[in-house]
Amino acid sequence: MSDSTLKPPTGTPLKPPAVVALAAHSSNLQLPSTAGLKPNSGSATGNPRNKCALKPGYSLMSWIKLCNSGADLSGTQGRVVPVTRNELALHNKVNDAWMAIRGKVFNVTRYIDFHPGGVDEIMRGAGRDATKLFDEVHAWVNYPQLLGKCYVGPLKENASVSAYSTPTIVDFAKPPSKPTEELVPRFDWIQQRSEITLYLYTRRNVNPGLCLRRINGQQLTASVLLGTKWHVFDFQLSASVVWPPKFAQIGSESGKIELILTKEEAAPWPNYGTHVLRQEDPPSDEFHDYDVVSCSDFNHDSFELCLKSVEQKILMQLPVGYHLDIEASVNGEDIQRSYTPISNTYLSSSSAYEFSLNFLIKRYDGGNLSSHLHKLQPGASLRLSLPRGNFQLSKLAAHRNILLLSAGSGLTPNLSLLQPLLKRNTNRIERLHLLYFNKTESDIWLKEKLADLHVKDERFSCHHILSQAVEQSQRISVELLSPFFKNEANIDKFTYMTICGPTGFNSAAIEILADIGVEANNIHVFQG
Ligand code: HEM
Repeated sequence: MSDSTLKPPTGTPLKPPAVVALAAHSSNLQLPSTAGLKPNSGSATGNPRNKCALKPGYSLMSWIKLCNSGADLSGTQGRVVPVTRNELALHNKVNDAWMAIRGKVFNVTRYIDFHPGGVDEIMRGAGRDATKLFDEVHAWVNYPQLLGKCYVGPLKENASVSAYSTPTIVDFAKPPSKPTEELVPRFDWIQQRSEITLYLYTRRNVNPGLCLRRINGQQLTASVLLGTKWHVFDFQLSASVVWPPKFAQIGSESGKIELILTKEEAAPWPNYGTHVLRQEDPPSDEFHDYDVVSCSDFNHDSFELCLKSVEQKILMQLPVGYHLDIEASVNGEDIQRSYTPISNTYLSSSSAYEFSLNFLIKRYDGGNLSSHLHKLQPGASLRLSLPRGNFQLSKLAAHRNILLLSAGSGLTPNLSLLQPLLKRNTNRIERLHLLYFNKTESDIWLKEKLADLHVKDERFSCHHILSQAVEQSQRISVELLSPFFKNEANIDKFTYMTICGPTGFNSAAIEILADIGVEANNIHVFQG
């Protein structure tokens, strides 16, 4: 599912973290006072969140107003001024505070009173390069947006750096400090009268997966998939909540998981309840029962299939670029095939249930499973595995020009990358180009939706290549791909490739890329 959203809240726009932070200070929010009742909290202070009450008039809205007021928040009257480390160190006071994050220096003096984490906390980063500290506390916070008007200039590492050069952003490209397997998600929570929000923090770009299971009104498990390890939070809540959750989202870039549950009775709880955290390697043959919500033709040989977990017991959110296996009994034999779910925004049928898993499936002649699935009626049952895959989103963090190669139904894994990559705030994508290979025009999936996406965001583009076109048939070849790897004036070449298609297509693509000189390390091949 794109955008890692299980269910966007109806009516209200998605709250960015900063707005969530703001909610902490709204009048009807209840914060528990008993730190001891909160085992496993990641907060050093024992508060559920290390947030401070902001002075009246210092809300996020007021900050946005101030930013739009034309006030000189950077103190440079709009000029971009390169800053040396020595100069940065001089601005370390509450009434004159500068801070460098990822090679960019911001004047945060006016922001200090608006900082949801309080004055003392933000001052820890004043007068220095605060990148590491900032990321340790809240890597998900969109500082380029919040501090856009506070930008002073690039941090000059040494005298040889040209004063106006773009700062090189390197730290997010480094391999993670700890392997994903060693990472343990951190838990936090916050409540309002009618809702409780559970947060599970992983780390930026680790690309977690999520599986929620309802046991009863007060008991649920939230399993977080990191690499191949599941971290299972068994929650016993203070009181009952409504199922399904109001909202569940994974920030694929921030690694922050947010789960909003509606309380059955709107009242403050003394605390969230308790939880136990355990780690699991679930058996690879673990399957869950799903019902068909709808099954309808998509084009001459493909169909859309929407599934939901029986009684909605399980809500699954796959890591970006992962797939799962669908299993069904065909003529008394259990058959499995891998498919990557797609976001319901790509579906033509409107029957997709908010928490459904949606698939676009090509019907192959003699393909037992696809022919069987195609005939299923709403209410029919089948089984789904847990998410599987080895795609590492972090490998793409350093790349701004990414080429996606898809053939036929191999579109779906690449499709799942589009929104997370285009929404990436750090090291923003410059070009995301899809080369989509099919036999004929009528085989192309989602031609209009892909064209619409280009209209909405020009950084994305798609080119169709047909092997049996009426005019100009083409196949994957060195001639076709090599222009993408040449530097042109003002345009950087593509530096990372993802490939998904039938085995023959994948092997041909890998061979051609090797001939062109693309390093294997910069290629990911999706294999189902
Ligand atoms: C580098 C020094 C900084 C430190 C040590 C720091 C510390 C903190 C802490 C402890 C919190 C409360 C976290 C919690 O919810 O438990 C917080 C929240 C927050 N800080 Fe900072 N901060 C720093 C810099 C900044 C800067 C420069 C910005 C502006 C872009 C910022 C924006 C925010 C926002 C928006 C929140 C609320 C986040 C949320 O609710 O998810 N912080 N900060």
